[in-house]
Amino acid sequence: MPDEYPLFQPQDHDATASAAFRFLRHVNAVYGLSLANYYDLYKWSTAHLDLFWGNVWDEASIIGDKGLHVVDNATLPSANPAWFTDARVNWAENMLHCRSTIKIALIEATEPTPDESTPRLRSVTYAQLYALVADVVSALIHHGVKAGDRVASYSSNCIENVAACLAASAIGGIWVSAAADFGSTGVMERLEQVQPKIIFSVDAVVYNHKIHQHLPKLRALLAGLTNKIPTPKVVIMSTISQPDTQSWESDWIGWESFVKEGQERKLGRSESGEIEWTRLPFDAPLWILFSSGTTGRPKPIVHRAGGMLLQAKKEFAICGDLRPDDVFFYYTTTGWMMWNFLVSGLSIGCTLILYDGSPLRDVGLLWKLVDDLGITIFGTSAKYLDHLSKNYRPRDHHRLETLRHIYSTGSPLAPPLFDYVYEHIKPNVLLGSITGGTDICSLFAGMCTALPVFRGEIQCRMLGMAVESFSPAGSLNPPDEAGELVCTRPFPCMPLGFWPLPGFASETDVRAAQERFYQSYFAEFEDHGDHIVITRSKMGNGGGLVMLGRSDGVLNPGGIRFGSSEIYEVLDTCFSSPAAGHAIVDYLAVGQKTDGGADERVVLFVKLAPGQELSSDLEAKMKAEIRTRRSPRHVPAKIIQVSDVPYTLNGKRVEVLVKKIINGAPLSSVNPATLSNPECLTFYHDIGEKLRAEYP
Ligand SMILES: CC(=O)CC(=O)O
Repeated sequence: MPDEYPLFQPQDHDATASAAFRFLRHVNAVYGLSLANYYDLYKWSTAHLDLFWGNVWDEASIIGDKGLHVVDNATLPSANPAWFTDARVNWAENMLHCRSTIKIALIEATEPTPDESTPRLRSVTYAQLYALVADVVSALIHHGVKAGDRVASYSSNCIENVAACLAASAIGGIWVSAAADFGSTGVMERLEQVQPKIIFSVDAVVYNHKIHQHLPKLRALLAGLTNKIPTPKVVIMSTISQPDTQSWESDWIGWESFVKEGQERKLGRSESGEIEWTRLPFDAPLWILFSSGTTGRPKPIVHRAGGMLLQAKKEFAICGDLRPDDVFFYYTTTGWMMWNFLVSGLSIGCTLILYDGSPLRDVGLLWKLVDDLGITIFGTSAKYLDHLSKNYRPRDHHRLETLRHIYSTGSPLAPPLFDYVYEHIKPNVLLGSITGGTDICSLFAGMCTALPVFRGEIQCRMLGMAVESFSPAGSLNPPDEAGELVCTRPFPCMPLGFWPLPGFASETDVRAAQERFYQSYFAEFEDHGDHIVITRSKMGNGGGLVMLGRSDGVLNPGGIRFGSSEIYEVLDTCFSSPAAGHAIVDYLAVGQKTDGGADERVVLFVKLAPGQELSSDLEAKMKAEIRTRRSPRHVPAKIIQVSDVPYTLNGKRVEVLVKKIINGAPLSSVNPATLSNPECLTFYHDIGEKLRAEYP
C-alpha cells in the first residue's frame, strides 16, 4: 500500500488559494453550504450533477449560450443522458478567445535533423493563430466542407495541424486524427469508417535524428481508400523542408496555397474579419477518436463538443489550476488523446509546446526545452519516465526552475518512479499521475493543486466523476480493496456513440454502430476496464487512486486476484534500477488457463539487457523477491525470456492480447496495424503452444 506521508503538499496558503478552493467558496456562498475540503466538494459535485456542471459553465467563463437546461439530476446511473439541451457553443471559439498580439499560443519544437544541433523552433501568437485559422476556415468552406463533415489529419505535431483542427471545429466539422508514425493500413482502417472529405498530411517528419519521407505512406493510404470512399481532397503541409511539388499528384494542394485561397475568398468571416463561429448544440460531434482495437477494427468513438469543452475547462481551470502564464507541454503524437488534451489548453490562454520527434534519442532534450522555453507543466507517459529513470537525472543537468507540475499517464506510474521524480527531477513539483482514456478523452482521476501527492497514488477522483471500485459481483468495495473502476453517474463528456451517428449513414449501419457501442460500455455495469484501488481518505482527498492494470489482464491464480503492476513494481525496484545493473529492460505478466479453464497460472515474460541470458540464479532471485515483497501467490509459475514486449501504436503494453494468444487465440485474430511491433507476437504464439502442452 502507498506510504502515509505525502511526497509533496501545497503550502497552506496555496491550498486555500487554489482554484478548487475558490470554486468551493463559490459553491458555499451560492448554496449556503459549509463544504470544508476537497472531498466535501467532490461529494457535492457527484451528488448534484446539474448544479455542479452548471456552475462549471459559469465559473469557467464558457463562451456560448448556456440555456436553462443542464441535466436531469435524477437520471439513472446507467444512462447516457442529454446535457445542456438548449445550449449553443463552438469549441474552437472557446480555444481562441485570447487575441493577444504578444502572447505566444503555440511553440513548435522539432527534433533536430542530421544538419541541426538544436530543435527547430517556430511559434505563433494568439492573434496570428486566429488569423491563420480564419484563412483555413475560409479555405475549408471554399472546398465544400460543412458542419458534420469529417476533416482528417495524417500528420506530425505541428502548428498547421492545430490550426486545421481549430478551423474544422469553427465550422462544425468533425476532426479525425492519425499520427504520422501510424502505418497506412491502420490509418486506412480508421478513415474508411468515417469517410473524410479532406485529409491534411505532412510530407516528411523527423524521428531519431533522421528525416522520414511521409508521402509514400500517404499514397498507400489513398490507394487503400480508393473505391471504398469518395476521394478526399488532399492538403500537404511541408514543415521540414521546401515542398517538392513536382512529386505530388496533380490534385494535391500545398498548405500555403490552401491558406492563400482562404485569404482571398474571405468566406465564413464578418466584414471586419472575425470568424463566424458555427455555434451548435452541446452534443454536436467534435472529434472521433479510435480505440486501439488490437483484435478488430478500431472503434470510432465520437465525442461531443460541449462535453469536451466543459470537461477540459474543469480539469485545467479548476482541478489543475492552469493559468494563462503557464507554458504547457505534453509529449504526445497527434494520434493519442493526450494531443486533444494538450490542445484544449488553449482555452486557458496558455502557451502550448508542440514537440515532434523522439523523446529519448537525446535524453536531455526535453529537459533542455523546459529551461529554454520556460515550461511550467510537463506532461509525459509512465513509460517515458521509466526509460528516463534508467538513464538520466535531469536535476543534475538542468535548472528546471519554472516547472510546477509533471503529469504522467498511459500506464500505471509505479511507486519507485514517484521517488525518482522527486529525487532526480524536482523536489517541489506536483506530480500528477492522471488516468482516463480514449473513450472519454479526458480524466477520471488526476491532479489537484489543493491536495498532497502520496507515493504511488493518483491524487484524487476528479470533480463530477463518480468513480468507485466495484467487486466482480457488482457491489461497492470499501476503501483499499481492489476492484473494477466504475463511474456510477453520468458526466457530460461520455462519448456520443460510435460512428456513424444517426443521420450520417443508413439505418442498418447506424444500428450496428449503436449495438457495438452498447456492448462495449453499457451491457454490464459501466465498467471502464481498469483494475483499481481507491485508498482511504487522507488529508481531505477522498482517497487516492491506485491503478493496478487492465481488468481483463487481472491475474487470478488460485482465486487470488491481483494486478500485473504488483509484479512489475517488484521488478522495477529490484531488477530494473541502475543499482540492479538494469538486468530487466521490460516485462509482461499474464494468466495462462489451467485445469480446463478452472484456474490459471502466472507466466512472466522478461526482456533482458542486450547480451544477457536469463540464468537460473536471476530467475530464483526474481521469484524470491516477488514472494517476499508480495505473496507466494504472486510468484510466476514460469519466467520466460523474450526479445520484445508488444506495444500498441500509442505505447501501451498489450497484456490482454498476449493473454489471449498464449491461451490459444490464433495470430489471425490480431490486427497488426494497431501494434508498433506485431512481429514479436509469433514468439508468444509458439511459446503458448508449448505452455498449453504442459497444461492441456
Ligand atoms: C488519460 C489517459 O488515460 C491516457 C491514456 O492512458 O490513454
